[in-house]
Amino acid sequence: MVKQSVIVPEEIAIPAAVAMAEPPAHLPSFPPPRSSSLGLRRAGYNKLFLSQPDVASGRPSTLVDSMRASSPTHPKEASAFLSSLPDAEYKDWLTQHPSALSNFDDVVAASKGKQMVMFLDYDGTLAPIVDDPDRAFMSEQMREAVRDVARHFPTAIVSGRCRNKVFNFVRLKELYYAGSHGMDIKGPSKSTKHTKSKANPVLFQPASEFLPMMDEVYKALVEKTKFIQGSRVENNTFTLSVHYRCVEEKIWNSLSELVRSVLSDYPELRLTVGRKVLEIRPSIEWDKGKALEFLLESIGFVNYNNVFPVYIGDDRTDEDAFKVLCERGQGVGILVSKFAKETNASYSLQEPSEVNKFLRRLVAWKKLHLKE
Ligand SMILES: O=P(O)(O)OC[C@H]1O[C@H](O[C@H]2O[C@H](CO)[C@@H](O)[C@H](O)[C@H]2O)[C@H](O)[C@@H](O)[C@@H]1O
Repeated sequence: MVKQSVIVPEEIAIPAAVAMAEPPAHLPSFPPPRSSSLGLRRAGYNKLFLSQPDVASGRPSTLVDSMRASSPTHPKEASAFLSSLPDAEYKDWLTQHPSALSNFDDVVAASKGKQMVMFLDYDGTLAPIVDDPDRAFMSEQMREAVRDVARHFPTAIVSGRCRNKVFNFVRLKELYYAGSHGMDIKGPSKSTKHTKSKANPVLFQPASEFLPMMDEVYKALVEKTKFIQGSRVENNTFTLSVHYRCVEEKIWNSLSELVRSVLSDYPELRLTVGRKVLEIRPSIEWDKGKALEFLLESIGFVNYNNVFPVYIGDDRTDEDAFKVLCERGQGVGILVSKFAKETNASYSLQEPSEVNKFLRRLVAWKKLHLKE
């Protein structure tokens, strides 16, 4: 019997919104005010994101529905389930999660007197979503922007990828890396003025006891799904990803059944739905939000009042970090999305090219203030 296996359609399925933290008294308009329902809780839409199907309950249609609903990366793809969302609703969403570029001055004004710390998701944030996960390269221009940002602010990459893999994409030694959705954290191997290089940089792996199990499940998934054309199992060390971006929709149900059958032997694992990916991870109390808090402490910010974390991410798992920022009433969460989604982020950017612009603007702003 599976104890805790939660499926959440990533693009639309943020669980019932958490209460937003009160804005600081001295900054009444920051973060932008928003309602929790966001006008998205309508018939079919609501049904999908409020249902939290359990793998153990044997409801294959719900899992495959979640898979269908996840990640409309192309307007054509999106139109199927967004057809019920009038433009006005998206515009309304934008008023509640305005562009971090158009509102750049508000974002930086809120950080006044505090040390900004940057947290960046990888796929869909620094690199565009592509069919082949091994070819999700970030542009040289983006690498430059992240390198510049890290010169001015402590900077961490927080990714669902395994740490080594995301490092091989980013290739910047001066950053902190939190791989496997925060379950594998390592400090920088190169020093900057913000990050002292240490002989033994911080290394934290709260799910290390699950390694043999993850390896076993990886092999079982590869074996079980080998006849599903286009599917692919990615070993992210402490987490696993079963990709279905290149699987014909008519066999998504078969794929989900196979994954379900493997996981039924592992009650200690849980399953979520990301952007055309089923993600499997240990059911421990650790996520990108916990990783953010751990990193803030590691970097030396135990004191809440002098730090301003900025977290930019596009995925369902990034919501855990946005939620932490909301609950702490601190910093700012920025969701990368072209579509209306229920989110705990305050601001939005449409795609990685806008993330690039935002990062460059931040560096320019910092340089200007250094001269003042
Ligand atoms: O936390 P992230 O850095 O955003 O990682 C989440 C997952 O990202 C990758 O998958 C996604 O990007 C792929 C490449 O663009 C795309 O093909 C796939 O459909 C997306 O789901 C990564 O491959 C996964 O392992 C991560 O869990």
